Amino acid sequence: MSDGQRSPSAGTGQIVVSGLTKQYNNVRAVDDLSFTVEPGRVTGFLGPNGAGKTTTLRMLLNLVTPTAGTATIGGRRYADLTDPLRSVGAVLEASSAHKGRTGRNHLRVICAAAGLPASRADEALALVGLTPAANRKFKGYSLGMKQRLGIAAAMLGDPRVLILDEPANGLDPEGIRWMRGFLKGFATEGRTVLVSSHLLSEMQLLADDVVIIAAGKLVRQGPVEQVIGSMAHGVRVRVRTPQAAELTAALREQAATVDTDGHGVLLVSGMDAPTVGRTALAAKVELHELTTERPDLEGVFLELTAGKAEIR
Ligand SMILES: Nc1ncnc2c1ncn2[C@@H]1O[C@H](COP(=O)(O)OP(=O)(O)OP(=O)(O)O)[C@@H](O)[C@H]1O
Repeated sequence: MSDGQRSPSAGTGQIVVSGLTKQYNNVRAVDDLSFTVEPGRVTGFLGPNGAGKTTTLRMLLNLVTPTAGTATIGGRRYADLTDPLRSVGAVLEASSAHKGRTGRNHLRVICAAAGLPASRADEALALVGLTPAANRKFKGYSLGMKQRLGIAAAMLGDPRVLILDEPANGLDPEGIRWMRGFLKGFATEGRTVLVSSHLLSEMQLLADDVVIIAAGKLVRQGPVEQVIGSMAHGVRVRVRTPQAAELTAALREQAATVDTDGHGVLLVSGMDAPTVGRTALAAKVELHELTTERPDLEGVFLELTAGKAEIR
């Protein structure tokens, strides 16, 4: 389907979540959550178990009714989209299908129900690399193939927006690599990808932007690099020396901040590694290690969500 034929009902494909809240009896699963997701980018939706990711995605897709707030796709609530299947593709859990049905027939049944041409089934199978397994029965599919079939089903309507809940769950490294390439390619076409995960290392490779939540609340949103860079300690230089006291004094004289891990390692902020090395040389201090440490998403995530990951 060309871009011109694609349903305009998802507008630009921008997702806006505003004041979204879901109260289940005594659990506030999602708590006054606001964030935006831009087209043309992969946005990782991150949070510890029970943070409220699935509930948020289900509200976005009109599967759960919010207690308060709104979630819109291209300016409209999902329920108000004129042609939701052609606008938004969703993969909420590993695809389930009639066990005795082939992958192709599974997709054809969905096409028929959604008023889409049956030819889309083969196109979608090709998109996810499942053409060779088109005539195999679903019960013989591996978990990775089931995930691909779920994505194929989401792609049937050639949507502008793709929403996936933990799509990498249970995938082997090859499957994860494939998924990464597929989602990045989708975003490169100017479409919107919102993908939830607790696999932080994977998100660092996949996402352009991240939305981090904990206990139902927004913790941080922004481009991955910016979120990592905004951490309190930022970049640090790690130094190991048998003359820790002399070096600490020399570095502090030059306004660097020096912490120690208590095991002969100094952690220096506010000064880059070459300057630390030069300062050590000038002070005739012997160095055994000099490394620049950049916090990664994993460290940022743990720091940002510390203490908020309790089971609710
Ligand atoms: N239907 C429900 N009834 C009652 N509580 C619910 C319901 N659905 C979710 N919750 C609770 O809301 C909170 C958020 O759950 P949710 O599944 O949205 O989190 P999540 O971030 O997707 O977690 P996970 O990664 O473990 O799936 C949890 O405490 C969960 O127990």
